Amino acid sequence: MAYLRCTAAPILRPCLSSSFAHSLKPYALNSGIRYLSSTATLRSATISQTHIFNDVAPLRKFRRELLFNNRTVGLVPTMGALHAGHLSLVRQAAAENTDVFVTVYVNPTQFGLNEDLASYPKTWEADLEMLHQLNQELASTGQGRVSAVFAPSTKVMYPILPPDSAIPGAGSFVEMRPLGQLLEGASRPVFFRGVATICMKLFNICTPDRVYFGQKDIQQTVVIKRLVKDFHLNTDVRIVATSRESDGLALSSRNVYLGARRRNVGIVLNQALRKAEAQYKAGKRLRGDILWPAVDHGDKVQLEQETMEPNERVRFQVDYLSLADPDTMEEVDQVDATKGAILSGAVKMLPVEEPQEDEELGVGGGQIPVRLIDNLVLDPVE
Ligand SMILES: Nc1ncnc2c1ncn2[C@@H]1O[C@H](COP(=O)(O)OP(=O)(O)OP(=O)(O)O)[C@@H](O)[C@H]1O
Ligand SMILES: CC(C)(CO)[C@@H](O)C(=O)[O-]
Ligand code: BAL
Repeated sequence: MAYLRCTAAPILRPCLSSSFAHSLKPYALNSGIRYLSSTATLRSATISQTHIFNDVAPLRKFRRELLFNNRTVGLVPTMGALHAGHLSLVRQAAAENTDVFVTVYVNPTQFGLNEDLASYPKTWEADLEMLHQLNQELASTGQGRVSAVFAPSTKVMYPILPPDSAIPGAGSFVEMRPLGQLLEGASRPVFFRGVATICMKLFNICTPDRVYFGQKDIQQTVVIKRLVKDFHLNTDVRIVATSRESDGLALSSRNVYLGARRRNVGIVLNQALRKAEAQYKAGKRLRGDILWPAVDHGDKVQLEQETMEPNERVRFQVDYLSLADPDTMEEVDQVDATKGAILSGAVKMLPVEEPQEDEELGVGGGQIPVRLIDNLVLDPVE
């Protein structure tokens, strides 16, 4: 019965063989969600449920069974704290694959020693609920669905040496130079080493047909494409458009720390990038011509804030505004219109001064600095 319904097209769902056996922890959290580890055995598994894996071996077994049944896997790596941006990745993965694997792991090696690893938001129960709801929506569309969530421990992901975030850190790492040292990599020196390393591990474990990454983290997408190409990884990299609030702010897990005051001013980055994009659309190709209105807008907003009282103003620092080659992320003096370019930037929203009574300050009381990134792709036009 099970084999009858197997197909490579992302339409039919319950098709694991009845001989399929893997392990199950003795409890389930949400309806439709099962925990799988290496202790007990689950027989006659169907994938009408989302299986939660913490270990590599049972996940590999599950993946192998899918392969034998000609099913395709789309992998969506995340650090949890899911929002609509993540769900757009899952939706695209479900439209293009029979099965979607979502990984939830806050990877320590991509955080520098002074970065926000400890305070990174964790919303595990809500994440599972969002995936469960999404699966219900997907069921009515006949597309693929989330059949596995992989939420490993750090010991599982770093089995030999504990993760080391120091720049000369001990461990096994994948690095792209100079790509990983530019822009985000200049501000976060171990970031792309950590990302490339953890993605290499996740790709090896899940052997996905396709991997899904958000355009919001555009340099990360360039790093992943380089990883796949340089190491001959057998997967297709798919990039999903940035999901935004109605005013243009890119959705991000870290936005929960902003609070209303910083949230309203945080749109400055997107506004600045749009001004630069307008120059390109108006036919400008020189770096200075494209970037100056963006720099000017940042300066004006900063000045405006400085004239305000400390209990109302927002302090922020522009880390960079970049006009870069789409393949290398190297800065360009002039856009080659046959190739296009990437406009990107980062701002650091500093802690709120003198909070007002009843002010909505976000998680952390407005005291956690928030780094916002954004980008716009300048498409080739000639
Ligand atoms: N607004 C968004 N639109 C599309 N994809 C997104 C968006 N935000 C995140 N993603 C993508 O989701 C994947 C997982 O990202 P991650 O879990 O780090 O979330 P995040 O919102 O980027 O969090 P943060 O920026 O605070 O680390 C990445 O591929 C990322 O690019
Ligand atoms: C790709 C990723 C899950 C690796 O930890 C992370 O960098 C992210 O969430 O973008
Ligand atoms: N979204 C990229 C992961 C990070 O900022 O650490």
